[in-house]
Amino acid sequence: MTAVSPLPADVPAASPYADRPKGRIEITDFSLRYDGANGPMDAVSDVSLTVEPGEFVSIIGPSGCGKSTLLNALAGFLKPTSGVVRVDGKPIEGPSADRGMIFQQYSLFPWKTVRQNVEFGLKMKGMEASERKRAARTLLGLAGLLPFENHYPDKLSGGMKQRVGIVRALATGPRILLLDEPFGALDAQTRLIMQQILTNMWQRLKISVLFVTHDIDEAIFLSDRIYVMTARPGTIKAEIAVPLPRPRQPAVIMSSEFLALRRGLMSLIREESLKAMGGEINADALLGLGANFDGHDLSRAL
Ligand SMILES: Nc1ncnc2c1ncn2[C@@H]1O[C@H](COP(=O)(O)OP(=O)(O)OP(=O)(O)O)[C@@H](O)[C@H]1O
Repeated sequence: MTAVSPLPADVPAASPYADRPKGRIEITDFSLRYDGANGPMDAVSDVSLTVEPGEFVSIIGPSGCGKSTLLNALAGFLKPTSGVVRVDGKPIEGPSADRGMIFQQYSLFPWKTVRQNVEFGLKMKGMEASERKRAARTLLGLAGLLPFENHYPDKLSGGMKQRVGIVRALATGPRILLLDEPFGALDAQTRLIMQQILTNMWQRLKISVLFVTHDIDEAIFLSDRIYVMTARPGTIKAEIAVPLPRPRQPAVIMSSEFLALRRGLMSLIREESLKAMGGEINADALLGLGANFDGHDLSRAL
C-alpha cells in the first residue's frame, strides 16, 4: 500500500508555473487510418473535441476505439490522415515540452533518484542546479513525495512511481498534461488517492488535462467534461458535463448526482463495448445466460 505524506505546509499554493499561459486543445474532423498487417484500417473517424484552458476532460470508450491514437496525435507522435489538431490555435507539428504525456507503464530512469528523475527535463532546458532543485522539491512536495526525493525507483511502490512520473512530466511547466490510463495498473485504494493527488496538482498548477480511462467512476470523479467514444472506428458518441462542485471528496461517489451520471455513462458505454466485441455477444444473449437453457430454468438449479 502506498504511503501518502500530507502536503508540507511550506509548499506555496502558487507554483512558479501558475501564471504561464494555459493550453487550449482543439481537435477538428480528425481521422486516422493505420496501415495494418491486413491492409488499411480506420482507427478514428471524424472526431472533433475541445479542452478549454485549465479544464479537466476525460475520454472514455471501449477497447480499441482509438483513445490512445488521439492522445498520441496530441503528443505529436502521430499525424492525422485528415483533420487538424491545434494547441492554442497552432497546428501540432511534433512533440513539445508544452505537452506532458503520462502512460500506464512507469518510465523512470532506474539509475537516477526520484529528484534526479524530476530534474532531468529541467537540466535539458539548461536550468541552473540550485534553481532546478528548488523547482523539483516544490512539485515533489505537492505530490507528497519530498521524503522520498533521494530514493531510487526500484524502492518505490507502483503508485509512488506513477506520482514521480506525473511530477516529472509537470516539472518542465507544460500547459497541457495528457494521461493514458495512468492508474490502470494500481489497486483500487491507491488509485483513489492518486486521483485526489492529480486533481490537487491540476487545481494548483492550472493546466489543461486530457485523460483517457476505461473507468467510469474515475472519469466522473476527475472531470469537468467527458467525451464518450463509439466502438472502432472511434467517433464521439456523447459529450457529458460533470457539474459536481469542487473540491470533490471521495464521498461524492455516493451522491445522487454522481450515481445518475454513472447510470447514463454505463448504458452508453455498454452499448459500445458490446459492439466492440464484434457481435460475438449481445445484450439479449447476456440476459439469457443462466436463466433458461433447453427448456430448463438454470437459475432455479443454482
Ligand atoms: N501502429 C498501429 N498499427 C496498426 N494498427 C494500430 C496501431 N496502433 C493501434 N492500432 C489499432 O487501432 C485501433 C485503435 O487503437 P488505440 O490503441 O488507439 O485504441 P484504444 O481505444 O486506446 O484501446 P485500449 O482501450 O484497448 O487501449 C485498434 O484496433 C488498434 O489495434
